[in-house]
Amino acid sequence: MTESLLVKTFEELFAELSAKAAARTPGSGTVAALERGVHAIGKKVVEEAAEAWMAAEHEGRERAAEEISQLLYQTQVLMLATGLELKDVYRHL
Ligand SMILES: N=c1c2ncn([C@@H]3O[C@H](COP(=O)(O)OP(=O)(O)OP(=O)(O)O)[C@@H](O)[C@H]3O)c2ncn1[C@@H]1O[C@H](COP(=O)(O)O)[C@@H](O)[C@H]1O
Repeated sequence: MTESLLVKTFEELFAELSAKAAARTPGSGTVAALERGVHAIGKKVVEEAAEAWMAAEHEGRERAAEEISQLLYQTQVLMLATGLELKDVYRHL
């Protein structure tokens, strides 16, 4: 299988997380994070932002990509916790 068949886009990830949040899927880390609330999720966003910065400055492209993917994930969790959809954010881009 080629990498293009394995990758998940930003939109696909948001759809997956939205469905898990709506279904309260057991075992989902996203559902658990949403139960912890906006304050705890916000701290994860800041933590991942710092890790992305440090990786980009000191750890190379691959580590930076990994940390940035986690930042994007945590940002989507914050959107879900706030009741925001992609279009609400995209209109500001
Ligand atoms: N992309 C991610 C993703 N990135 C990071 N994380 C989680 O976010 C948390 C923070 O990551 P860290 O590296 O900081 O974790 P850690 O340092 O090992 O430990 P802690 O910070 O949690 O103490 C971890 O629990 C990671 O598992 C993610 N969890 C899920 N996804 C995607 O979301 C989908 C749904 O996940 P579930 O809701 O768990 O089914 C998955 O299929 C993935 O595609």
